[in-house]
Amino acid sequence: MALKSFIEVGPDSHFPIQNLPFGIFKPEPTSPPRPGVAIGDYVLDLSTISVSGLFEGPFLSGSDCFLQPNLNKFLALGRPAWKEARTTLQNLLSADEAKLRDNPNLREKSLVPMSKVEMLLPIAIGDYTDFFSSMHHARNCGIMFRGPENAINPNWFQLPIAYHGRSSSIVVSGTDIIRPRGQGHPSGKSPPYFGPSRKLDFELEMAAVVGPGNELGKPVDVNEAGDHIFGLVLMNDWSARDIQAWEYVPLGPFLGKSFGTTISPWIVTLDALEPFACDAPKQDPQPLPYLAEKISKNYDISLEVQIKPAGQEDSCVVTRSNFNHLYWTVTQQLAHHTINGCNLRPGDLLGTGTISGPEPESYGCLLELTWNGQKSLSLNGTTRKFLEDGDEVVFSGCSKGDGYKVGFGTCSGKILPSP
Ligand SMILES: O=C(O)/C=C/C(=O)CC(=O)CC(=O)O
Ligand SMILES: [Ca+2]
Ligand SMILES: [Mg+2]
Repeated sequence: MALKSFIEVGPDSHFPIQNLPFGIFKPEPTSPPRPGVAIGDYVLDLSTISVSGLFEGPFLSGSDCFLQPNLNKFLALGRPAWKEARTTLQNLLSADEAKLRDNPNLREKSLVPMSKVEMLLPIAIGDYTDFFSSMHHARNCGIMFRGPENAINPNWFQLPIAYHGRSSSIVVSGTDIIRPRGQGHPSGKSPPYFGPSRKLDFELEMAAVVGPGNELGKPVDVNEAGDHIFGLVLMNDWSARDIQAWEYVPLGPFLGKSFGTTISPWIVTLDALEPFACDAPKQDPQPLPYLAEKISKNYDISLEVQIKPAGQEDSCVVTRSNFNHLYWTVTQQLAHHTINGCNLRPGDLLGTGTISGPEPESYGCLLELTWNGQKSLSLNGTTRKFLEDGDEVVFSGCSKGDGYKVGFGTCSGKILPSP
């Protein structure tokens, strides 16, 4: 029989006992941040569970990893500790376990209604890297920026391309994004224009959260890379297409990307996603041996983007995609990242790149959906080429199991005008 919690969880909830994603929250505005897991409409306070001595296994008993303001210390402990935490919490929350169920005092102290909490960034992010791993996205950008003849460069099929992003401007879902200012393309002989971006965009991505990491000079084997990934979050790599197009030749992304990146507050573990693992696309040409995986897997995670214009009641779905469209897997990305000896540290964030599918309805950014502003997208009676001030962009993602969902909740941000 399916695992069930004593806490009521509806069939459409993203957070049944099969999920148990980790985050950092404050129960009251003045209380210190602490780790929690989501269960139905509640957050279970792991600091309380830890202080009550309920983490009894060999890796977590006596550890102060759940008394920290971020998850980095827990992530550094690695997969055996993550599995122990998951087993302990699934047991504690299950319908036939009395320890928490029949202890009203402990329930009162440890279960906080989700509607009352403030969610914070779950990790201290030392380094952030953004990959470029959807072939459909790479092809569409290539056609627009470089022409159809050489839409995808030959190196793209040999290695997961990426650039180093900016970690200081990564914010948690719900944080407003201020429209960036910068230089845009000159037209004809005139100088470049300067001002608020005229082509502000979202990029539908997910990101892997790094666990133990590796020492400088010691690459991670691709077949062990899964042990270095704690879980996934939703990620919006906000992009100013006009700033980007003018500045990034020949060195790559800078101010067109670094003004803000939003992630969802809940990290869904790879253990929770395992039932939704699926074959990754066949790679042709065959990758070099250091990128060749014994088992090459993706996850079946449905993704959706909605835009809610200022002053409107309803939001409008603008695209539907799936994590399984990625050509390069997250484990290949991680192994490639370290192959030159580069070290990864607990809490580092690896963005997948924009996740576009093959059909126009599944493109992962407005650049593709409106073909760089050549056509308009209709949204409940109004239209968009790029984002306008007041637009709220909401990502959601979930995997559908038999009678339950394993979801990420939402990842949202509203555009404020340039100052
Ligand atoms: O192809 C280009 O020149 C530019 C592509 C991007 O802006 C994509 C990027 O940030 C990486 C990604 O999200 O896939
Ligand atoms: Ca990106
Ligand atoms: Mg960005």
